[in-house]
Amino acid sequence: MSKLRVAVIGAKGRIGSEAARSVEAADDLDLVAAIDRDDPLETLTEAGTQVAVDLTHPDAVLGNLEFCVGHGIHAVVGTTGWTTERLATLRGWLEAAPGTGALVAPNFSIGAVLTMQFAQQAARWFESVEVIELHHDNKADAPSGTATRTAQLIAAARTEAGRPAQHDPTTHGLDGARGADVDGVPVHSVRLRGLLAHQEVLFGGTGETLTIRHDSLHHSSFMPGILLAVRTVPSAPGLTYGLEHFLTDGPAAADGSPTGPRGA
Ligand SMILES: NC(=O)C1=CN([C@@H]2O[C@H](COP(=O)(O)OP(=O)(O)OC[C@H]3O[C@@H](n4cnc5c(N)ncnc54)[C@H](OP(=O)(O)O)[C@@H]3O)[C@@H](O)[C@H]2O)C=CC1
Ligand SMILES: O=C(O)C1=N[C@H](C(=O)O)C[C@H](O)C1
Repeated sequence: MSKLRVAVIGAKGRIGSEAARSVEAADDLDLVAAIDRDDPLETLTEAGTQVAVDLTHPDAVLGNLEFCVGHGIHAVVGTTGWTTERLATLRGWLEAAPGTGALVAPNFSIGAVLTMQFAQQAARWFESVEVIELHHDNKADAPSGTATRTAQLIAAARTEAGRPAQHDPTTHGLDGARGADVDGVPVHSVRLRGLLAHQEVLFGGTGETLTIRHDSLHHSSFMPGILLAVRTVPSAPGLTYGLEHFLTDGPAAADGSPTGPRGA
């Protein structure tokens, strides 16, 4: 079988460089382009790219995707900064390019995906919930894409369960002390040298609390998810939001890596 022709955009970055190495090391994938800020996007078409992985910056990602989708290149997107409006724009481009797929994943690590699912499951049962995300000191966006998505999922689950808005007794406080409000869920962002990517979801009920914590200790935590997405997106036309949609209940890989429809 011919190898899937893959490009990485943002290939000099923290995660992009690791992704380029992982694609290069995969037997069934061919790294045909590894571009960064000053390289023309035409490099992708000239290289015959079938799937592009975008790991750049919230300011750059939409322009990159307009080019990719416009040229029928499937996209795997880890870059953050997504809003409802931005997702709608991307969906519109994909509708005009039938057969082309894009996966936007707030987080590619299996632990983070499970954290979101567990949080969504717990949300209906607890009166209070707050999210704390902690990242390295070079992160451009706050709250993180993962924390934003986690809070949105929690809020939707609370609404579905008929839970009222959370009680907040604060009448005196400094701006920001209670975090950012994401659909009614307070989200607190810590930026600290030495950290990579971490998140705690704290639930509180009568006489008890529940904490769900996930830690990405190395960029390698994102690689199995990125490779799974690269292998799956050509058979998933349109917009997919969240890696969970590419996971299956098939046999687990020996190292616990997520598996998908192609046994990736
Ligand atoms: N979904 C997930 O699981 C994960 C997502 N991320 C996200 O990925 C993104 C990148 O993170 P990180 O690697 O830490 O960031 P970095 O700043 O280390 O890397 C981004 C790279 O993209 C380059 N770049 C910026 N603009 C463009 C452009 N227009 N075209 C091509 N390259 C460009 C940057 O160049 P320059 O330095 O010159 O600006 C840099 O080399 C962030 O949004 C982050 O949140 C990160 C980890 C996991
Ligand atoms: O910038 C990062 O590092 C990360 N960004 C993503 C996010 O904003 O959620 C995923 C992960 O947290 C690492």
